Amino acid sequence: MTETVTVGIIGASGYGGVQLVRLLQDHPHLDIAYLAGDSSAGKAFTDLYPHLHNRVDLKVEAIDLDAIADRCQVVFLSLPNNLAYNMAPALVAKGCKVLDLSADYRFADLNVYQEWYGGDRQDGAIAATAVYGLPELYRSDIQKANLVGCAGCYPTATLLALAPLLKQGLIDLETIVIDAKSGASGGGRHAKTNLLLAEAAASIGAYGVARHRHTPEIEQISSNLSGQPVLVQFTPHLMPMVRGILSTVYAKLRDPGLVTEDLSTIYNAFYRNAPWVNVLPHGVYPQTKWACGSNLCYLGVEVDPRTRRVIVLSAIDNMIKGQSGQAVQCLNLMMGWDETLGLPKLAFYP
Ligand SMILES: NC(=O)C1=CN([C@@H]2O[C@H](COP(=O)(O)OP(=O)(O)OC[C@H]3O[C@@H](n4cnc5c(N)ncnc54)[C@H](OP(=O)(O)O)[C@@H]3O)[C@@H](O)[C@H]2O)C=CC1
Ligand SMILES: CC(=O)N[C@@H](CCC(=O)OP(=O)(O)O)C(=O)O
Repeated sequence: MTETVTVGIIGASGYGGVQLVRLLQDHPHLDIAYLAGDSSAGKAFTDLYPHLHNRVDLKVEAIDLDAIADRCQVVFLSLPNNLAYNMAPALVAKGCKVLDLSADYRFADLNVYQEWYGGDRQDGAIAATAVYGLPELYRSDIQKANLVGCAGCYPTATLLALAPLLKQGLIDLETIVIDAKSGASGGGRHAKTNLLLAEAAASIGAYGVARHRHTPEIEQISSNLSGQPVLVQFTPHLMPMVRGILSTVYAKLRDPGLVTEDLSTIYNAFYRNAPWVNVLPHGVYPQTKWACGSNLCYLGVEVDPRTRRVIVLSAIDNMIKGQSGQAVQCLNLMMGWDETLGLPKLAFYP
């Protein structure tokens, strides 16, 4: 019989936190032992999320790292960037397994992190032990890790689309263009003017053009997969919807003889042991709705014979495969469990 593992969530009051609470309630081996927050400390969780009335009887407590480490074997950090690196070292030192949902532990080179995120880091030694939390690409490293920097939402969708092309040297590396769209929940629960209904509804716009902070994250892992430095053109858009990311990736194929059927075979082989990646049949292109509420990533692949470009479409739920679901998938691997354990397999649909 597998023992129950005690879990804490720091940043429980946010969207990542409430998703984790939902997933952990359905997980057979995980038990929530500590919910921590900042301005929400002292409140009942149902005061923040009344739909959980009579379903979740937990209180948000202050962030007390000693108390959290005493009560929890595993800690999820679901905080804005630049906070986790002040907490993870103490938690790991006290024997907790830590999964960070922010960008703090996603970068192998902390100079790159500081260039894009700022901050003043004194945690180089512990940061060097962190593993990038994208299980389809780093499964065996995650299995051995005590600290995981879970992949970002746009990078998850985009890297799963790009990985087979990069690993097998199929594309001209300087031709990668990524056009991505996200729902408003990607911005978190705190108030932001651009996420007001009156601003975001019935409208589409790009943001962070040529400077979004997911660019260096995508480039770091792309370079790692291809073995050569990679620069990408990445443009995110805010869509008038709540959940979901669709990332459409374009690149020039090196071999002019490759057709869509060849790419389909390559993608199916690459992801044959990846239970959360669903490679669609030729001519079927994913929609965000298909992934919403589930931990799945849907991929559609096409070659345009006129331009010699491959086009890969990738759809995920930004808050499940792009955030909390991915973190639970990583934890399943760290604990030696099946990576599908306790995670939602089908979308809400419609
Ligand atoms: N939303 C998404 O789709 C995705 C988000 N992420 C990342 O996950 C992390 C959490 O995101 P999300 O849940 O959306 O964010 P939210 O804004 O919804 O929640 C933020 C949480 O952080 C806490 N917090 C804020 N400031 C502080 C502080 N100074 N000290 C301690 N705690 C603080 C808040 O606590 P309180 O309310 O008590 O003040 C709240 O619980 C972020 O790093 C985000 O980039 C990653 C992938 C996808
Ligand atoms: C719509 C919206 O604002 N999306 C967010 C998504 C980023 C996010 O969630 O952050 P990480 O994945 O890096 O943790 C943004 O573009 O900043």
